[in-house]
Amino acid sequence: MPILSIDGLEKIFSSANRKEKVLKGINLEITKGEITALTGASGSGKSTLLTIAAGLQKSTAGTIIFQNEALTDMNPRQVRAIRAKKFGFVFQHAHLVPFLTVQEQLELMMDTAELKWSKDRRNEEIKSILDLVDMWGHRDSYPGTLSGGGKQRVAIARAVVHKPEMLFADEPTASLDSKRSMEVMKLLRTLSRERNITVLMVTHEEETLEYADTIVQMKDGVIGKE
Ligand SMILES: Nc1ncnc2c1ncn2[C@@H]1O[C@H](COP(=O)(O)OP(=O)(O)OP(=O)(O)O)[C@@H](O)[C@H]1O
Repeated sequence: MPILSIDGLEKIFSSANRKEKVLKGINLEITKGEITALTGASGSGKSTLLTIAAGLQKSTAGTIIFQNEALTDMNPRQVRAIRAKKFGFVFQHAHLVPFLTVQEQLELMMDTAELKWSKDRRNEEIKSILDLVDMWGHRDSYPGTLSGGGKQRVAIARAVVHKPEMLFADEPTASLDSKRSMEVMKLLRTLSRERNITVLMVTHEEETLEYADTIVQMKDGVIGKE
């Protein structure tokens, strides 16, 4: 049974003089614990699909079912609660808060998810995820002192420290060189395998696709045939 089902999804962007149908009836099932990669030409609708699936923007038509509940029928407060507690996000740039240490970035995320964990539990989870991304030694560092790859590993740790069900990643390796990109992809695979986190990612980099369990090719707002 899929963790996320997308059925007949459409998105139209309208402005005063123009209407553009960017998603033209997307049907997609995301399997729990897998890495699904959305790929395809620039402008094919990958980021639009990812952000709608993640509840970051609304669709024009269609349904999205997450763990048996229709995200598309929820009010904004309900969607926000799912996003904060069950989803994690990583983008092309790490978007770390410049005046917080690595550990404080993670604590902020746990506060946002309103976790009822004890101080000891919080510390254990922070240690465990920073060990996994090989950044425990940098827990007291500020983002400005970290390398690009280091920042992105912290961003991934922050995205999953609250133990979300799904991680949405929009071009997570696009600002990294090839070696660092592969490290990030290995990390995403470890998260999916060891922590059973389902990953939906957008990528246009061919070499990252070997880490995906399922590759979804998009073309002009529809899912193309492989
Ligand atoms: N907020 C918006 N308002 C109007 N048009 C938009 C908006 N967001 C995206 N679009 C348009 O929708 C189309 C699809 O954009 P989207 O970013 O989803 O594509 P993409 O496949 O992720 O492309 P890329 O690989 O370049 O990021 C593009 O033509 C884009 O200009």
